[in-house]
Amino acid sequence: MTLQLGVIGTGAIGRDHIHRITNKLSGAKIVAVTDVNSEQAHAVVKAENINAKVYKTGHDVINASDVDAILVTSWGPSHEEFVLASIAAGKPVFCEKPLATTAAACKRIVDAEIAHGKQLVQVGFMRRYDQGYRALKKVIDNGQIGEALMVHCAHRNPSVDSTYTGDMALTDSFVHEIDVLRWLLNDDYISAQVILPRRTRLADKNLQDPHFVLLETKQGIRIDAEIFVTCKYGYDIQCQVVGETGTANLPEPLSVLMRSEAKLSTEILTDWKKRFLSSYDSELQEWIDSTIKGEMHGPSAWDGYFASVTADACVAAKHSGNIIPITMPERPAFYARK
Ligand SMILES: NC(=O)C1=CN([C@@H]2O[C@H](COP(=O)(O)OP(=O)(O)OC[C@H]3O[C@@H](n4cnc5c(N)ncnc54)[C@H](O)[C@@H]3O)[C@@H](O)[C@H]2O)C=CC1
Ligand SMILES: O=C1[C@H](O)[C@H](O)[C@@H](O)[C@H](O)[C@H]1O
Repeated sequence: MTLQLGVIGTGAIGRDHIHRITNKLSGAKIVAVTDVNSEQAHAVVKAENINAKVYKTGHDVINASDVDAILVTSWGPSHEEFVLASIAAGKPVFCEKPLATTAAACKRIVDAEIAHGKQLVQVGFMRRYDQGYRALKKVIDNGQIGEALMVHCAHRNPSVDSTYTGDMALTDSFVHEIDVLRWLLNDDYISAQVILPRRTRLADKNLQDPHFVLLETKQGIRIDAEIFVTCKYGYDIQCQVVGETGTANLPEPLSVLMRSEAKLSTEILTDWKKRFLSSYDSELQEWIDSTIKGEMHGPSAWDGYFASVTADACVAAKHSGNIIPITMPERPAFYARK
């Protein structure tokens, strides 16, 4: 069977996913696309040389009779309506993070999926598919450094564009750490604190940058995370887990160690598309394979909801200066940990 996919949003990651599904992955093809910028949608169909129809709206894509499953790669505020429409149509949907831009919207999606009776929603938290994070998780799960006590993280972008505003460092960037650390530690969060260091002069004057976040987990693990989105030098993701008997670091991406011109150097990537390229490939190949079998094994709508509740707590902590408790309802059996 070849899964026939519809894509809503043909921007940066939408184009990237269309390219990998068309040229690298197996078991699926793109038959429908849409974008509010329809010229862009037509341009992607032409550039990727795919036999896909350009529709006027995301709902047209979802309801197209030849579309088996949907990829939502539009802006965050549009995710809720398209994910809810996909559930209503009974079609599996891969929604790029965030699942939705508020916890309340995520809860509406969770409630709709439970009412539907079968999991259909996967959220694009691709770091769970990164070989480096998977190797790190194996060390922790095998007890090779004893119990995890602390985690030190850094999420650094070289720059962001003018659409990156307000609290996106927490709701759009840090949301990756929020999800991957729950998975890595097999734990949940109970509180968030946000500290604002001295601002860099190199960010937009209206953008607070960097942010420093402190999270506490149910098991008492303390996490500190720096989010610095105009660091200039590169796209640099760091994660160190400190255990009772040792430390374990997220591996650096493969890079040749050069000795030349009296320097010792390795390359630092500058683009998230390249840093997590194989993670996106694995994430979508596993989603295609599972969807063909009528299964769903990836980050669920519940994970998307938890990430949104935690991100909202971080935003509240940032603006209040207080330590904000993170409370989630009991995980429904419908979303039992796999
Ligand atoms: N997993 C990851 O590492 C990444 C995830 N993302 C997520 O993917 C989503 C898209 O991000 P980018 O591709 O960077 O943005 P982008 O701005 O490059 O592309 C988004 C596209 O969606 C279109 N769009 C917006 N609302 C729409 C609607 N209602 N109907 C149809 N098309 C609509 C826009 O015209 C634009 O072409 C965001 O939710 C973002 O958080 C983005 C980058 C990396
Ligand atoms: O999801 C992403 C990218 O993966 C980057 O890590 C973030 O910094 C960016 O803001 C977001 O779009």
